[in-house]
Amino acid sequence: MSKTATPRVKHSLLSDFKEITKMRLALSVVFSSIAGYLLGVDEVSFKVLALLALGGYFMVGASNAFNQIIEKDLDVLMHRTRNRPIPAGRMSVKTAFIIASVFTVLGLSILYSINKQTAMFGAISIFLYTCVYTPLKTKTPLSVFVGAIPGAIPFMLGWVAATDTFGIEPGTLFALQFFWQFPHFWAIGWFLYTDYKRGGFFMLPTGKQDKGTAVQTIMYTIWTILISIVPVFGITGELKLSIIAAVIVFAFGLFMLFYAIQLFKKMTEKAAKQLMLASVLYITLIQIVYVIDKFIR
Ligand code: HEM
Ligand SMILES: CC(C)=CCC/C(C)=C/CC/C(C)=C/COP(=O)(O)OP(=O)(O)O
Repeated sequence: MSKTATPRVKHSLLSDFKEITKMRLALSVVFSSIAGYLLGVDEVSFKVLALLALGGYFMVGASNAFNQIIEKDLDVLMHRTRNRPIPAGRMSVKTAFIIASVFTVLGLSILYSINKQTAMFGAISIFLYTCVYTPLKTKTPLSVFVGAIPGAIPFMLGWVAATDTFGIEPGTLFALQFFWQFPHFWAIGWFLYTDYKRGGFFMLPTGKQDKGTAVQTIMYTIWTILISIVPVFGITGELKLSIIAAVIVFAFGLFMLFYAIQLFKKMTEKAAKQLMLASVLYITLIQIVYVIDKFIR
């Protein structure tokens, strides 16, 4: 294409695909599954790793596409979401439904080829996200607790893919990512409060940007930090953490806690945005530390 023929349409098929599957979020979810796999596995199989990444992406992509079909009339009301492919009219509901259905079948089949339990947890995730969390979002802020279940499954899913067993180890990984989601999401719910209100969503625990929400955000950050260091005490079976790694993970936790406290003190959207960024950095970094620690221990 010549330089003068700059396309006027900003959205391509590829960008629509990225949006309907929410690529950035999906990749970070897949990242946590890979971390869980590396933590659980004795000998890395690149085949299983690739299947997990692909199957995981299909499942999360399908969940997000179903979610955008269900919420198309609400997404059109919010600034953040009104340019998504369906509300903006670039993708029909039928196309999105075909993508979501094909991805569900592909995702489940690929996860099943790893082992049955992995497919079962994948199925539970997509069911809870699309059939329970999404409809509950307009009804009660408690929906976030339901959404946090499929959100937390991917980290433990990796362990289950590696071992075909469920126990204290994947349970701990689940708990860690489960509790982390509250500071992550309430920070988002805070700075997107006005936009969410346009769509009729009240996602903060008290329904408002108030001290109550900020205190709960701090409390869940503390639970997250406590769970993150439990493996150092040798009570989580095969899931272990060295003292040095636990200190590093704890320090990252204090970093996130600092931003949660800043939100309490300042009560601003800027502080909430900073906490959201800190939360994403935190979960990525601690998963990396857990994995490195396993391989160098
Ligand atoms: C209850 C569960 C969760 C809710 C309600 C939630 C909600 C959201 C929302 C609404 C955004 C977009 C923020 C914006 O537009 O500025 C976002 C961003 C993000 N979330 Fe979450 N999330 C949840 C769980 C997770 C999980 C489990 C992960 C990863 C393991 C994750 C990783 C991310 C990342 C990396 C971003 C930034 C990239 C992006 O904007 O797409 N989230 N989350
Ligand atoms: C293995 C498997 C299938 C895992 C599913 C993982 C998954 C889809 C996690 C998402 C977590 C979540 C509740 C995101 C928010 O969506 P939202 O609907 O609140 O976001 P929106 O406001 O942007 O629509």
